[in-house]
Amino acid sequence: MSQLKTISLSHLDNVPSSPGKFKSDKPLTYIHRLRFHSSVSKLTLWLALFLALLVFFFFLSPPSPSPPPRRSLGSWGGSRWEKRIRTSARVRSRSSSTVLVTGAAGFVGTHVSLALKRRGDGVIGLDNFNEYYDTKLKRARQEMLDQAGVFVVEGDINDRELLNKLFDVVPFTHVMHLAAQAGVRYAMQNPASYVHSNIAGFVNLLEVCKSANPQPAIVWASSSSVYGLNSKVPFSEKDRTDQPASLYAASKKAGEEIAHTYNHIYGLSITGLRFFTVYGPWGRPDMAYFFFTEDILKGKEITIYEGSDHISVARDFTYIDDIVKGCVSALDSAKKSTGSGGKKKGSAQFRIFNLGNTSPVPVTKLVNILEKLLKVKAKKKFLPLPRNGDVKFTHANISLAQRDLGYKPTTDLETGLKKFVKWYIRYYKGSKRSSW
Ligand SMILES: O=C(O)[C@H]1O[C@H](OP(=O)(O)OP(=O)(O)OC[C@H]2O[C@@H](n3ccc(=O)[nH]c3=O)[C@H](O)[C@@H]2O)[C@H](O)[C@@H](O)[C@@H]1O
Repeated sequence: MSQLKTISLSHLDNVPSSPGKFKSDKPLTYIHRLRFHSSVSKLTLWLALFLALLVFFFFLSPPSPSPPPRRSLGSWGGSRWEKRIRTSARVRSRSSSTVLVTGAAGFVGTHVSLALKRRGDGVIGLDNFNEYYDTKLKRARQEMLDQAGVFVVEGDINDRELLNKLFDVVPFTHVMHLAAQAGVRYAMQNPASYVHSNIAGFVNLLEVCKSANPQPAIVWASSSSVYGLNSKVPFSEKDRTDQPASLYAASKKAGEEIAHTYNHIYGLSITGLRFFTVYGPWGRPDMAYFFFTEDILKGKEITIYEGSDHISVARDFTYIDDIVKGCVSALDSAKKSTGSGGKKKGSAQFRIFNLGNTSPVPVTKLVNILEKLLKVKAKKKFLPLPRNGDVKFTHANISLAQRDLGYKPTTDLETGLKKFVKWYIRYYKGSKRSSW
């Protein structure tokens, strides 16, 4: 490099920066030779600079925070792969549904896939196995699904070709869309991952669904976080949802608006479910009840957020089995989409439901229950609720879901956490697994 620079600079020393304005008394041939050498040297210099920049960007620049961390995706296609898809999509009876479950290796996705398979539906899972949290846990869920006869395809909802292929192989009657970048607080660390999965990915999926023949009915996971700074309780579907407190909430709210557009233009039947802090066995290690359990057992300090006047934040914690029942009823009561060939043929169903537990519990109470179940005293630190996207409380009004879905949660927090802790101890005991 330095040699290159010396050579070129020695030539450039005699060359003006703007040749057109230069008047010289030197012979013409000398000038031509000089110009030739000069352009070769300049070219070499630019080439060297370009290479240096390439090296810098590929090897020295810090890793970009987006899109979401993920492993390279498994290959798909081929006759064996298609055969696995067809086997997994096989239904027990004519009245059964054929469902594509996105985010199938996720917490809610796994439970819903199992429930559908158990009752005889054809189920194909799709998951990108990204590294937002422990992929070993996702793989363990995948293994459980595999044993139950559910094939989980490894791929991203942004992959149009893959989605088209899946719809070519299987005429899905329903899509249970649960793939998402979850987590309220992580949105400040990696905002792009929310746009990638919750907005771009959702649009891509809807594009494929709208063109599919037949068009499937779609049920998808929105979130209680769309209520944002709304202070009217309990939260009803009619309440305002235009004050999101986090990018996560904003991305779910955007999803609801996008869903409406596809329903309106293409006749897709779409049902959005606003989940309220879902917890239970095989849960998500990024959620408070999960990492509190781990930290309490390890003797690590936990942080409990407080609102003004030291009032603990509260959540309408909802047990996974209740949520699964709500998802399945939403699927069963979904009317068919009306479009075909990408064209709307008539108005289609559009619904949004709260799926909560209707009894908010302060986080301090959640910790007390965990202490009792784990028989370990937690090391607690109290902090004012940081401006990280969290809201002070959530509380669901579920009368609409009760009326239209027959939804009726039956598990209180203590009972649900007991089941979670039992699972947690069995899953992590004796192994060197860590949830993060
Ligand atoms: O229902 C929802 O809409 C959302 O529920 C959860 O979000 P969140 O309710 O914030 O659940 P956690 O992250 O488990 O937090 C539960 C409570 O613990 C509190 N917390 C969290 C972390 C911590 O260190 N300390 C603490 O007190 C939070 O402020 C919150 O009140 C999920 O993470 C979201 O994906 C989901 O959409």
